Order: sequence, then C-alpha cells, then structure tokens
Amino acid sequence: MNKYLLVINAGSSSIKFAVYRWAPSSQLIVDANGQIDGIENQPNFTIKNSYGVVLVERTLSVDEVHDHKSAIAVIRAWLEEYLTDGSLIAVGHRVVHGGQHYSTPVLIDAKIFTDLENLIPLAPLHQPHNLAAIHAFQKILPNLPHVACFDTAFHRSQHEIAQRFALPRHFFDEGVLRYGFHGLSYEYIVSVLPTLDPILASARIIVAHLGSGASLCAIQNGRSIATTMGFSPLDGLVMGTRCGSLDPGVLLYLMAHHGMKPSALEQLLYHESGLLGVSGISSDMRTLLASDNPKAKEAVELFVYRVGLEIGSLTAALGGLDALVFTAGIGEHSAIIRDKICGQAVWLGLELDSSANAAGQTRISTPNSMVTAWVVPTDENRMIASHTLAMLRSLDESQPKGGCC
Ligand SMILES: Nc1ncnc2c1ncn2[C@@H]1O[C@H](COP(=O)(O)OP(=O)(O)O)[C@@H](O)[C@H]1O
Ligand SMILES: CC(=O)OP(=O)(O)O
Ligand SMILES: [Mg+2]
Repeated sequence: MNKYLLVINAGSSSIKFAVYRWAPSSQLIVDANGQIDGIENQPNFTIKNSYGVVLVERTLSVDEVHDHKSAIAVIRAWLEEYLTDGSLIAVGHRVVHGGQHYSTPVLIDAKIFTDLENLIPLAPLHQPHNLAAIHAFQKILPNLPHVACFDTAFHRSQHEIAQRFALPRHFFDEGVLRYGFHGLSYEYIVSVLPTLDPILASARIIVAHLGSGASLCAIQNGRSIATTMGFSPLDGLVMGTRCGSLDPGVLLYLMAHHGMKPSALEQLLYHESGLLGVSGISSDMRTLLASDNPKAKEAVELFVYRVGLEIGSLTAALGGLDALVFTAGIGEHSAIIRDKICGQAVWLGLELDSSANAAGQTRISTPNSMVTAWVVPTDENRMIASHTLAMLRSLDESQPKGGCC
C-alpha cells in the first residue's frame, strides 16, 4: 500500500492541492496536482498527474462550487475516488498568518487552532479559508497529523529594523509589526535558485511573487532581508483587489468624511481596490491586458509602476541587486508584464532578452546584463509537503521505534 501526503493551499481565489507519494527510501514524488480556481467567479477544476497528463478538467457549475466550503467538498469527493491503492499519512496546510509565535511549522491541536483563529483580523481574506480547510479536513481525516506551514515564517529572520513601524514601542511589543507573507513561495524559490546558477545561492536577489496577492522579497544568502507586505497582506504592491501601500492619512479621511467603519474599510481595501478598483473592470490581469479600455491600461501601468518603485526600495535594502526573479500567476505567465517591469529596472543594469522572455525561458536577461532576470515557477505545495514530512520524521523520532514513518 502506498503512503500519501495531502497538501492544501487555500488562497484568496483558489484552492490548490497536491498529493505526494512517499517511500522512506525516496524523495517525495508528486502524484497529482490540482486546483479549483475562479471560486466565486467562474470555478474551474483541474488536476494533472506527475507527467502533466490531465486527470480532471472541467468547469464547475455555481450549484457545485460557489465558495471555499463547496470547493473543499468537491476535492474531498475526488480524493475518495482517487486514493484506492494506498492511504494518506498526513495533511500539510498553508496558513497565511502565524503571528509572532509561530515561526516554524506546527502540528495543529485545539489550542493552536484557536491561536490561529485569533489572527483572522490580520488576514481576513486568507486566514478564514485556511482554517476552514483545516477544520473540514480534520473532520474527515481525524486520525492524521495536520501540519500548519506559515507564510509569515520565512520573514522572521529579518533584522528588527525591517520589521518595525515608527509607532510607539509598545505597539511592536503587542505584535504590531511588519510580518511579510508569501514566505512558503520564497522559501521554495530559494531552494531552486542554486540549481539554476550556483552564484544565486549568495546573490542579492529580489523575488517578485505576482499573483492575485503580490509582493516582492529581498533575499540574500537565502534569507529574507525585507519584503513589501507588512502587518497584513494589504501592504506594498497593487494587487487583484487589494490597494497595496496607502498613506494612513487616507484612512483618517475616509473615517472622518465618509463615516467609514472598520468593516466598510476592510471591504474597500481587501475586495474593491487594486486592479479591480482602478480599472472598474476586473481583478484579473488577463482581462485587463486584453482590454482596450483606458482605465484597464491605467490599472496595468499603476501595477507595473509600483513594482518598479518597490524594486528600487528593496535594492536599497540589499545594497545593490544581482538578480530579479519572477514567479506566481502573473510573474510566471505574463511576458508583457515582465517586459514592462524589466523596463523599469533598466537603470539597475538589467537588460531583458525579449525573445527569451516571449518564449517563456527560465533565464530572460541577456548574457551581458549586470542584473540577471529569471522566471521560476513557484511550488508552495512542495514546500508544505517537505515541512510536513520533516514533522512526521520528528514525531517518529520522539516515539518508540516501530512507528509509521
Ligand atoms: N497568462 C497570464 N497573463 C496575465 N496574468 C495571468 C496569466 N495567468 C494567470 N494570471 C494572473 O494570475 C493570477 C492568479 O495568480 P496565482 O498566483 O495563481 O494567485 P493566487 O494563488 O493568489 O490565487 C490571476 O488572477 C491572473 O490575474
Ligand atoms: C498572502 C497572499 O496574498 O496570498 P495570495 O497571493 O494567495 O492571495
Ligand atoms: Mg497564491
């Protein structure tokens, strides 16, 4: 009988999942990788096996999937049919916010679950979906270890100065600080870069994770030095529906002159801003790039402009730049956006190889470029799977011999 690990990555607009086969003598082998994306919009269910062969590809009706809960039910039904030659031994979950206390993966128990629930106000677009997935899968798989892997953990290595706001000190002590997100994605990219070029192991790198949520991370010697998201996943870049950096004076104005309460501000800043708010058309970069509407063009230009500014800011944090890496939905798939962003980084000595970029090659800078540019598909799931396996091993070491792993 095969042993499998299940990975669940519940994002703001999608639930990605993966099934990994594990044998003690071998690496984790991805068996199936799937997702339901376009939740609440136009849900689509796709699953591929390790050879890229499509196992499932279908548009889901609104009756079948209209929110994260119904999407989980569809995934569960598929798993029950699929896992006939073995069984699951653990479930690894992406959890966006680990707060101050969770800086490494943890085995989820009732106390930890409550602690993570208390962080919902800090990531209302993600944490509830992450926890709903944990709750649902713990219910159907109650005897398995469920491991939480945090987006915030990778950034805890930052210097305290990079984590501080210029607020009175007691707010920092209370947990009002820059946490940073997309850490599992950055951790994965860091693990891959030296295989592309050994120099990248110690280079000064900016990774641009550009998806529905978007952030940049300055990395040196494999460690996070600074990042554009802060206390919440609202800060930094323009995103699908999130505003990114905003002068706090705007919030004071909206409260004083529009009578906006916290719940109305949350709705505005998380759901109605970003590409959607500026274009008035869509939060999806594909739709905006295909549109001739000047507002769509302006939203795209603002997205690119702000990435350009933040590249400058993170380059200052690194004291220079050796490499720029694109990843996530937009970063991996949109040659036009990469072209525009690299155009903003010419002053740093980055010279784009346009044909390599258009062809979707891994290295997209010219041989003479002082700053190299790369496209590296992220794999948060694999990172979660390997953390989950490490947790199983540590549990096994703490058990009398003869345990399951
Ligand atoms: N070919 C493409 N061109 C431009 N944007 C794309 C393309 N493919 C995907 N995207 C963008 O990627 C986004 C999703 O990125 P992803 O990293 O999967 O998001 P998340 O994990 O945050 O849900 C979509 O909203 C879409 O805007
Ligand atoms: C933290 C975050 O923004 O995640 P996502 O990109 O999945 O929305
Ligand atoms: Mg994501």
